[in-house]
Amino acid sequence: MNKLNVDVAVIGAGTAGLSAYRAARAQGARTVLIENGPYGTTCARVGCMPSKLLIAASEAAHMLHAAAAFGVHAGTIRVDGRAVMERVQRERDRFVGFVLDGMDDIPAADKLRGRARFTGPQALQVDEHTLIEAARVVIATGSSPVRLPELVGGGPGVITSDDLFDLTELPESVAVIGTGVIGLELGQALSRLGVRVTLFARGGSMAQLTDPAVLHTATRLFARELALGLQTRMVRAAQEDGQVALTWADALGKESTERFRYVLVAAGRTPNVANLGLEHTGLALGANGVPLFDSRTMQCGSSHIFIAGDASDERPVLPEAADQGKIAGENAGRYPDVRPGLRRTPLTIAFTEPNIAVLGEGYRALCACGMPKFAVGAASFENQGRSRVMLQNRGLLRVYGEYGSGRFLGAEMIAPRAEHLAHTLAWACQAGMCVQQMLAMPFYHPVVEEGVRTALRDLAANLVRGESGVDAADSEPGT
Ligand SMILES: Cc1cc2nc3c(=O)[nH]c(=O)nc-3n(C[C@H](O)[C@H](O)[C@H](O)COP(=O)(O)OP(=O)(O)OC[C@H]3O[C@@H](n4cnc5c(N)ncnc54)[C@H](O)[C@@H]3O)c2cc1C
Ligand SMILES: NC(=O)c1ccc[n+]([C@@H]2O[C@H](COP(=O)([O-])OP(=O)(O)OC[C@H]3O[C@@H](n4cnc5c(N)ncnc54)[C@H](O)[C@@H]3O)[C@@H](O)[C@H]2O)c1
Repeated sequence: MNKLNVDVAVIGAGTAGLSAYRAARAQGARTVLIENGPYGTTCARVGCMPSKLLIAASEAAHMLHAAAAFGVHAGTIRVDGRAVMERVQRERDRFVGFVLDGMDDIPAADKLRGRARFTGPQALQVDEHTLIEAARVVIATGSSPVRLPELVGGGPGVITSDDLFDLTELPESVAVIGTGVIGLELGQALSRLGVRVTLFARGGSMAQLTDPAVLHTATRLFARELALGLQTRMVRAAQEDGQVALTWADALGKESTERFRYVLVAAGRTPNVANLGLEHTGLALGANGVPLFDSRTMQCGSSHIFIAGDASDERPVLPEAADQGKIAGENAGRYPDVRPGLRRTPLTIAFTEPNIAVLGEGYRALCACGMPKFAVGAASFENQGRSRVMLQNRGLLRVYGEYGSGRFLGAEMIAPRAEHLAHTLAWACQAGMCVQQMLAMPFYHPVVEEGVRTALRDLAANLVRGESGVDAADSEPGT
């Protein structure tokens, strides 16, 4: 066995690990970066980038169909599935290439290939070839798609987002399990590219939404476009003539079977902490098996171990992986001088059409006891001027503000261009603005942001009206 002594060992060379490695190095720490899978990061290889490439192709197809309503006719619309997947893979490989170039810039002595696991609080073993004594460790091992044991009979026809982008052409049909962010983004994209898609979910959730009114609008909008099997339970899958026969049960227990070319399981992701030997660290673990940590410092307990990215199971999106990695790496580098790092206003965006976004405190979080008493403002996009001009007049925005102070707390929405609306609102939230200050900001005309102003005006009026107002969506937040 080789032996290595380092100040900091970073486990995982994804977005969080790379960020941690750079930050620890910048503190002058002798740092090693350990990776057991392919270099290139989840985001670039099988996550953000290939999924957005597939969505971009689907938007092109959708625009051709939508054009007729403007009196613009494209003729026969043909989707060349092979060409779609070729572009997805070509552009994905380009993005992965940038990450690989970055890996080449890291000195060879700082990189180690193999699976790392703890054999003691400061001892790591990498495969069967290296023992590392590490004064500090950053766990940045990412997450993996959940696999459903009841579908194992479907064999290679049961896939996850790790497999989808390697298909060489678009399949004829796909059953998507899960109406979370991945299920909705990929399910809608495939459907708009002409694939027969059915989306199944055990509950009624839609992406990250927790506001019942927005959730209701989202369900209504997606049900117009997609075959939705909500409140269903997967029973089994079987391979039949190159297809998967999928059997599910509805809410009453009635079973149905349908054949699909693929079953895409998008039922969540679990943090990669199971086989890390955490039992040798002495760290206290949460119910999800993740060490308990301080989200300002990313420090696990008061130990020399830090955690970042999807492995932390806190906010499993790319910007958070980068931020958490920087905080964890900096603190590991200068330990025991551990300092709080920059945590931003939470922001998540699902790149469906319309986009879904949640920022600041979501509705469910605000309903928890101990949270500020809040009022709600709402704006529908059904008659919003610019949205109607563009034939994208669908959706609902709900904004939340604190009684008394008028402080803007957060928002949930399914709305045209919500990708951009959510950024503006998240910036206002992080800046600690109150609703009246936001209304004093410029709004051009005609723009989708005028819908935001409508919601803020409604919120301002409800804040003045006082605490007696009962929220129209006064029911259990989304399941
Ligand atoms: C389909 C999809 C679409 C997404 N779209 C978006 C999006 O649009 N926007 C967004 O913000 N986020 C998106 N995400 C989420 C985003 O990709 C992740 O939050 C982010 O990539 C997590 O980075 P990470 O560094 O924590 O993990 P990773 O990049 O997965 O890095 C972890 C690394 O650790 C390695 N590893 C694990 N265990 C060990 C071990 N024991 N020893 C050595 N190495 C190990 C793994 O091989 C891996 O390379 C998407 C995710 C998916 C799956
Ligand atoms: N645009 C983005 O930022 C983006 C895009 C894709 C993924 N991501 C990240 O990836 C993470 C994982 O995404 P995801 O969509 O897989 O997870 P998710 O947690 O968002 O959704 C999981 C879905 O699967 C369903 N489900 C869970 N177990 C099930 C079961 N046994 N049977 C049937 N349905 C089941 C849930 O009800 C839910 O609908 C997200 O939390 C997000 O952080 C982000």
